Amino acid sequence: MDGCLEVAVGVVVNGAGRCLLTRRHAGKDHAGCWEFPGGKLEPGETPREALLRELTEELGIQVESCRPLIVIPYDYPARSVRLHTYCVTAYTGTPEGREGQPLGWFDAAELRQLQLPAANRGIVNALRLPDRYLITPEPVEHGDDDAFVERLSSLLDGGYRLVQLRAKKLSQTSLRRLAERVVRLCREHEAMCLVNGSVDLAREVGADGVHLSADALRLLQEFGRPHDLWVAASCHDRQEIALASALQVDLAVCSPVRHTGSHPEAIPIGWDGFAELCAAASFPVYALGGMTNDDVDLAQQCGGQGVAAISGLWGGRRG
Ligand SMILES: Nc1nc2c([nH]c(=O)n2[C@H]2C[C@H](O)[C@@H](COP(=O)(O)OP(=O)(O)OP(=O)(O)O)O2)c(=O)[nH]1
Ligand SMILES: [Mg+2]
Repeated sequence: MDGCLEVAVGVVVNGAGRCLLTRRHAGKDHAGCWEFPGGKLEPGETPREALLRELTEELGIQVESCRPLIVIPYDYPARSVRLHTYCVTAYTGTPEGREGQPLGWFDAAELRQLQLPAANRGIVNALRLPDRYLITPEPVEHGDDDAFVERLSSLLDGGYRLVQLRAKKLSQTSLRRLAERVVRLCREHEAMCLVNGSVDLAREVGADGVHLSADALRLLQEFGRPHDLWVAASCHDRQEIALASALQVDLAVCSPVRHTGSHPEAIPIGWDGFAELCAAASFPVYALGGMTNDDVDLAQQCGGQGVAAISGLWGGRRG
């Protein structure tokens, strides 16, 4: 390990879907912030062992099962930390503030409003985002928008909850008309909708956010990210992950993990390359490039949030 403070934290959720947070005492770093219960790894401990010990010490509960959610590396001015975050899926006991710390239970919308340490933004986003990111194929100018929207509608019925409208060749008028329909449809299905390329278009059609290419991300450096939208980015290497981290993007896709027909010239990074990029990212990352529903588990084992795809999901079956 590299001089980072290794920390294990747990997301404990109650029957009503609310997350347990505790408040940091005055005198500690991030005093007054709400945090996920947990703490520093002791020498020789694995993150999972530290999680079990910390949650017993701090809350008086015994974790029976948990699954890795995300690992967040984060450089605070005073120190670098790496938060090994787990979702606690079963425990015994009733959580109480064993160290006198206040407890609170918060739903997903409240979590985004709370004062949390900056590194926690990636955890909150990972909790909010699904494991598949559906990217639309390029629509055809003067093509059959009804068929496009119908296909999207049946995929949303099948459970997709994150969609990117990726239309790079349509005229402005056609794009705007289609984007309005796609946003409406996503809203009806309580799915999040991002539009590729344009912050202005995202705002005009009421999309949840924007998906930016690595080049578009570089242009944001001067002004920073928009704060009224979700921001997703396409990354291909460590430099682009570092830029996305500095701009505090909400999520990214990393590609190409496998060889893909849409970018036949690109050299695949493979699962090892994908895992390396996930380890460097302070936000959820999706694997892109030759992905299908069957790759979700592998992407998550590499530290990713799941998979993103055009043809593998748009044309494929739901696994
Ligand atoms: N527990 C926890 N720590 C977090 C979160 N977010 C975040 O940036 N951190 C940082 C703050 C601290 O620098 C570090 C945790 O260290 P800590 O000193 O609180 O750990 P600990 O529970 O072992 O502390 P203590 O026994 O010394 O009181 O991780 C979070 O959600 N939960
Ligand atoms: Mg602690």
